[in-house]
Amino acid sequence: MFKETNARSLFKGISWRILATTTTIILVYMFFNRLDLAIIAGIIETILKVALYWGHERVWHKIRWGKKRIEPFNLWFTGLPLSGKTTIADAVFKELNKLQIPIERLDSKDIRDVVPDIGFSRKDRNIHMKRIGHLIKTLQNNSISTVASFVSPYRESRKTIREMVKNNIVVYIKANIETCKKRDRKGKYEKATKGEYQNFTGVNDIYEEPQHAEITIDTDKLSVDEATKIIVKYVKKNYVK
Ligand SMILES: Nc1ncnc2c1ncn2[C@@H]1O[C@H](COP(=O)(O)OS(=O)(=O)O)[C@@H](OP(=O)(O)O)[C@H]1O
Ligand SMILES: Nc1ncnc2c1ncn2[C@@H]1O[C@H](COP(=O)(O)OP(=O)(O)O)[C@@H](O)[C@H]1O
Repeated sequence: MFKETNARSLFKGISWRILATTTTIILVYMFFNRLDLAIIAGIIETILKVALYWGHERVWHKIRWGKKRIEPFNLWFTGLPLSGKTTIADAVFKELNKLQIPIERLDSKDIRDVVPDIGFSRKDRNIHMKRIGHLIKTLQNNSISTVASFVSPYRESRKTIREMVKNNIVVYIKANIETCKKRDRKGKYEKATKGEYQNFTGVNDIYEEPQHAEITIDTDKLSVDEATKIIVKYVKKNYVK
């Protein structure tokens, strides 16, 4: 969100006056064929109208009527590890940023870094979701939209998010588990299979598929670009008109 500063209003006034006053001087000269009259008219007009323009701007700045508060939304990406949540959410965020709306990106890897004392048990994940819900709610109170990507495997925690935040758009990033394993360059699935990770979603913990997702992206069929276009189109149609 931007605030029009006094200086900006003043400079806009001056640039407009140069344009408008030149027009006045030319017109007065054309009608009266007198350069002295044309210049005097131009000077008086400049002084008077710069002041009036500045005042007019500042008065309108204070009037709330006709100003619409930007309605924040939350894009909630859920899916198996390595399904493509981060990749697609990053691309969507990049596109939405171009719309000049206040927007923040929240990804599991960044959030877990700042709240490291949370594990992957059902109880811990549910606590984690509540904290994230609270964070999104706080951002929304300041008109800031969010692009959030978390495995969020349980229906109850996604329900918590939906109840806590406004305009929640669940984006289910769907991928076959074999596809996820193929995309897993860090070998997380392999480690989980060997028992190095407990409660790893898709291996030794469940993923409850969303039943009411606003958008479902099948990454076995759609490219990152195609997925991004679908999601951005949905947001533009429903929230950024
Ligand atoms: N049990 C276990 N042990 C170690 N690491 C694990 C475990 N479960 C998940 N992961 C990895 O952590 C990422 C999931 O974190 P999230 O915060 O998105 O999970 S949750 O939403 O709280 O359920 C997720 O990363 P992404 O690949 O970005 O999805 C997993 O790779
Ligand atoms: N259609 C697709 N959609 C999303 N990611 C894809 C797709 N095809 C291949 N990938 C790759 O799969 C990997 C997914 O990793 P990432 O986005 O970190 O997943 P997640 O955040 O769900 O763990 C990335 O390397 C990405 O380039």
